[in-house]
Amino acid sequence: MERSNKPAPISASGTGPQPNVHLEQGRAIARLPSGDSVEVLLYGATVISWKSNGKENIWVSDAAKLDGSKPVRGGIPIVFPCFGPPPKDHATGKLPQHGFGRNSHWEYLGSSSSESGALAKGGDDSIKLDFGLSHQQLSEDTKKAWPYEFGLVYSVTLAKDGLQTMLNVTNQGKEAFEFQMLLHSYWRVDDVTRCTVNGLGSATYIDKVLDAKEQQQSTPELRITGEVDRVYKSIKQDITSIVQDGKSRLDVQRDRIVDSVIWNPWIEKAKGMGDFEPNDGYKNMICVEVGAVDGWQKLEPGETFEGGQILKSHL
Ligand SMILES: O=P(O)(O)OC[C@H]1O[C@H](O)[C@H](O)[C@@H](O)[C@@H]1O
Repeated sequence: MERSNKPAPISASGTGPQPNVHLEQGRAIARLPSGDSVEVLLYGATVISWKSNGKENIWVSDAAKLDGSKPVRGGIPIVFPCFGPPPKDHATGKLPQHGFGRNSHWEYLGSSSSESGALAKGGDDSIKLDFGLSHQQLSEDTKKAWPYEFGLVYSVTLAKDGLQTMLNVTNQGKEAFEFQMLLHSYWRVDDVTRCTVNGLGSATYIDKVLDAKEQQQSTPELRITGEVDRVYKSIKQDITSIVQDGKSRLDVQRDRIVDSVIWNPWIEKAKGMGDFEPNDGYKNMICVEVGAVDGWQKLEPGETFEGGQILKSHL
């Protein structure tokens, strides 16, 4: 792929209004003729806004730092190459919680207007933005802590019927490496207590709130009535939905990955995070995070992994 700091021209297939992309204040902003838009901060390649039908789908804390001084509290931070605090005896052991994907400066690789895939793409109705991160772009300290030659391409496709975010990982070096990845998506809801998370029935999960024991989801719906921090593994269903007041709010479809984390910090944890505002903002968000976090993905030299999510908003 040709690398450029400027948005690539979009091939116009029609004569009507075209999608447009511009770069400003360290972020790439794409807009469709319908008015739907997506905004991606180059810091962490963090999606910080996705609007459909004029309404925001994504929750970002009022106190989130958007200046590159710390990972964004909200949006879709990219967790790579380790999820949570890495095990000390693993190759990722010297990295911070959730790795370096979310706090590295990514390169904007350009945009294109059509691509085959799950969303109705092509022509005036979709636009794909690509972002890249590789070993060379890391700080010296991070390179030392995780010395592998990797290449990441993160593709964010805005289409009239949804958003797709895909992470592609390549081993560009001479030795194998292991990684985990997670798209730590914070979804905006009117009131989390009026929501259920559906589509997890019978999956097993690690409950990080209750002594990290393995449990099985016994009901088809998960109600959020307190702190939730669960790692669901090898989910058979493709789609996890957020349902609000009995109506579908957002469908999150896993694409080539099978794990998901459901997180809401609730009252005390929200208060304890300096960058979480307002304090009662936990009512307006729910994290449904797709990824590969159960064990490790191993890539031999030259091998590639791809996984991500296809999102449909019912706003
Ligand atoms: O505070 P952060 O490093 O952004 O992590 C926020 C949360 O991320 C995930 O959802 C983990 O499962 C949680 O245990 C963690 O608290």
